[in-house]
Amino acid sequence: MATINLSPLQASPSLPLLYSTPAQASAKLSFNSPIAKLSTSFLSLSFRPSSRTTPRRRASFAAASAAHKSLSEAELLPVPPSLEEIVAKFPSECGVYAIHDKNGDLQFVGITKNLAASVATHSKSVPDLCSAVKVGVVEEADRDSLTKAWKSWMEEHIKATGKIPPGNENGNATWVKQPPAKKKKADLRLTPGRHVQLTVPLEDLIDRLVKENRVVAFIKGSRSAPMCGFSQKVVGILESQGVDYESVDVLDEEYNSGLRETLKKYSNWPTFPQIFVQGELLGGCDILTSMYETGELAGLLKK
Ligand SMILES: N[C@@H](CCC(=O)N[C@@H](CS)C(=O)NCC(=O)O)C(=O)O
Ligand code: FES
Repeated sequence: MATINLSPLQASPSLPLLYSTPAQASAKLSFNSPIAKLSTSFLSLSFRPSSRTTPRRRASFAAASAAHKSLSEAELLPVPPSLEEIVAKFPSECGVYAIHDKNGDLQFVGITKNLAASVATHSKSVPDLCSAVKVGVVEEADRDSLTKAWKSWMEEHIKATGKIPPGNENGNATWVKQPPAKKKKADLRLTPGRHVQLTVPLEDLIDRLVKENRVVAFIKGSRSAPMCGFSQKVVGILESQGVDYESVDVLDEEYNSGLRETLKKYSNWPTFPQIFVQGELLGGCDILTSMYETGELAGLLKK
């Protein structure tokens, strides 16, 4: 099923003065869904009409600036080669824009706080796909009016061609920068490996580990790939709290050999996951879940 990348806002890291606020969240949409029902949650900017456009410049792009012109009525303007020319030619207002390639095929429909800056960004990052553009200034722009303008251009294009612009398809990262994947912290290991003979009892290593680290979750599997639903649930809860915690995989027989049974004796708790806070066992999945639901967990972890 085709999906639309609902990320019409374009960030411009190379043009920080012109445009500095990236908004990159995306959402999936069934191709057949009524476009009027699209989520608007991807818009995280507070929009203000720009005051940078002079009356003379306003006149020069008057043909392009009627925001509520339909996509087909808006004039297709060639994108000049230099940044200065782009900035002079296009309005630095909020609005909707539709980028076309050299064959006149629509590649991407976006909305922006600054049309000129977004055109400049695209022409720099994907010059081959960015030959001409239609722009529509949205006067007194706010998130609703911009979204409405974007939806109407998208809808018009989809109705006319039966296709989503390639750049708006979900997962297409050509036009909208995807946020970098957050790297998960590595799990802690209790020992250097099975080949090393331990000189201290495993209980002592556990004791030291839970006392030296404020929050420790003993789980089945790693934090990035828990091997059991209970462990997955506590990882999700801890992550949602934004707490800095350590995780230890009780199934890792190479680096945590014997931990699964020794920990049960140490904590006097027969199952996993086990969550320790400041050296004390808090409980397993059920306890953590109920503390999360009552808000008690957030209070405890904040301390
Ligand atoms: N009610 C438990 C559910 C966890 C549970 O039942 N864990 C089992 C299955 S993953 C377990 O650890 N069994 C002992 C073992 O596998 O060594 C909780 O709140 O944490
Ligand atoms: S491993 Fe089966 S329920 Fe946890």
